[in-house]
Amino acid sequence: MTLIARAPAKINLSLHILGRRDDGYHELESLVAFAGSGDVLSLDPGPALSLTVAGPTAAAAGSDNDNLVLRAARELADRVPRLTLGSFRLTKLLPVAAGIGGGSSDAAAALRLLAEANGLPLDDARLFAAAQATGADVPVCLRPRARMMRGIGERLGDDLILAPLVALLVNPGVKLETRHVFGRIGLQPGQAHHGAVHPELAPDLSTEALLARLRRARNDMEDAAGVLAPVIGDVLAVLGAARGCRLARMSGSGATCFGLFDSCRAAARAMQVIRRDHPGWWIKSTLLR
Ligand SMILES: C[C@@](CO)(OP(=O)(O)O)[C@H](O)COP(=O)(O)OP(=O)(O)OC[C@H]1O[C@@H](n2ccc(N)nc2=O)[C@H](O)[C@@H]1O
Ligand SMILES: Nc1ncnc2c1ncn2[C@@H]1O[C@H](COP(=O)(O)OP(=O)(O)O)[C@@H](O)[C@H]1O
Repeated sequence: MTLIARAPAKINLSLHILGRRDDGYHELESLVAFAGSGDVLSLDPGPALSLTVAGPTAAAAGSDNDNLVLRAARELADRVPRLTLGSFRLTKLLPVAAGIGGGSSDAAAALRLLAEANGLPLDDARLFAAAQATGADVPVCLRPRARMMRGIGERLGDDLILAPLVALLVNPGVKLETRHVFGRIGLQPGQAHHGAVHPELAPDLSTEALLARLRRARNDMEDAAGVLAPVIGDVLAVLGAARGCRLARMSGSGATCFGLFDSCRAAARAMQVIRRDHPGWWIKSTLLR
């Protein structure tokens, strides 16, 4: 029987960098949420592991053998004796190297499918360990619901039921590798990064109160990403000037940016205008959760 999982885009509504650890990784504090749309992954369980990738951004994702889906499956197989594997099919729809964790979400979806095929509970520690070994952003994608993420991505808060957030995601078509953006920030191992503390997020905030908190937060990777890809400044300006946009910010290490809108109608209107003016940009409207 074919098992199917969605791999939704990950959005960093905030991303504060607290410093750089001695091992080179950066300590983060980030409110992460997930879009309604993303890639789609299926698994036909069986003894051998394989992957085929199709879809508009399949070529951009690189060689199938290096795909994070296979890397996650191998990490789990190293930890679980006699794991049933199988044939994965990935339909790649999200832009690649885009700050919305497409590869991480695909890897997490692969782990969920393998858990289902093997009767493993989602809170099995080996699943979390395989996620961590695959990439810093994979653990948060295992259970794709809004939550705070800390450490380098391994310290996860409880599910947050956020007030409805209508978002427009915009990617200008420039790939940005995460490590280059962290490199551009230029922190030395062991060095702290100073900035205002992250606002507290109570679970029952109204949309207005949530937006006010988010405005006090920031994405500390935005300036560095903007130097590497100046078009990010244009995307933020276009989103920020759109009617009904309450907040425009970059997600992760970029270059995808999001605008938060008053209503689905306002987001749809802005999408039409931005599509007309920038036909080469990838644009998606979605509810975040
Ligand atoms: C920046 C974030 C924010 O959510 O998202 P993206 O922009 O990638 O979507 C993540 O921390 C990215 O996580 P992920 O893309 O899984 O990272 P990895 O593959 O483990 O590492 C990629 C590169 O980023 C660096 N890295 C990653 C995470 C972190 N907390 N500190 C780092 O310095 C690593 O040293 C490596 O050079
Ligand atoms: N399933 C996948 N989807 C996207 N990229 C992948 C995948 N597997 C491996 N990669 C590689 O991972 C890198 C990061 O991709 P992605 O997760 O899209 O970016 P980001 O971390 O910026 O959100 C890319 O360089 C890409 O070649």
